[in-house]
Amino acid sequence: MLQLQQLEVAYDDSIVIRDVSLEIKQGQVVCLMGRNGVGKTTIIKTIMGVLANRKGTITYKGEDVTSKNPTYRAKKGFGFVPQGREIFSNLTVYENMLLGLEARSDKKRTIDETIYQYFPVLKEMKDRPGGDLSGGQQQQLAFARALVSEPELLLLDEPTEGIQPNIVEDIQKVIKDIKENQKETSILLVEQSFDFAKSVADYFYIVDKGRIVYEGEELIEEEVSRLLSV
Ligand SMILES: Nc1ncnc2c1ncn2[C@@H]1O[C@H](COP(=O)(O)OP(=O)(O)OP(=O)(O)O)[C@@H](O)[C@H]1O
Repeated sequence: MLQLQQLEVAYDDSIVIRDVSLEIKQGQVVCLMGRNGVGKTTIIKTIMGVLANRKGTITYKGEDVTSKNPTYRAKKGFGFVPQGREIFSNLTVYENMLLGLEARSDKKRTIDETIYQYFPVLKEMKDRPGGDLSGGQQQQLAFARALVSEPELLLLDEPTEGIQPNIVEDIQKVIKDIKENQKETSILLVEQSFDFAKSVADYFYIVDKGRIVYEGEELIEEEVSRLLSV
């Protein structure tokens, strides 16, 4: 459903992504791994349209979306959970979630109960400012905000980074539930944890210095350590 072909992305004159080709099939959970600073966030932001690529194409369900902006992509079914969460701290938890509805192409303006079943703490803290939430709770809110638009392609940038183990488990359960019960939804996950990646993903890409250096259905720990070691 999503294909990147020979993507090149630069910040001013500095090229950070070179010749990256990648595919995500419908219903697949694809994991993008790599050391800090190798370009994973740049790839995910380019898929979302937040950054523009210099070369290459992005095709979504057969449509060339390379030159389309993030709003267009969101309306087509892209949902993004950015690294650092980007929660509006002065808006309530509920208002933050409502923002996710803006991406819907239909007129639905209510939050499904499923979201609260996934993340009960968001119901308890519905009327509190987003800024009152802990890091882990903000991560759940960012995830919920993306889910309310019922995305068909969910882009998750390090959703487990720096959060406590029980919330990591909750996030793992949600990803597994989506995989089992929403078979039309595909997920691209940027992840550093070998165990987490292996527990949820069907296909793996490892990035190094802006290039794909490994891809496959298997993730072998020794190979990962070799490619990810400094
Ligand atoms: N806004 C920016 N301007 C200039 N260079 C940038 C910018 N953002 C990232 N870079 C550089 O691009 C390269 C890739 O960064 P990117 O954030 O995509 O890596 P990453 O693999 O996601 O790392 P991390 O795991 O630390 O988030 C790095 O060398 C980084 O310093």
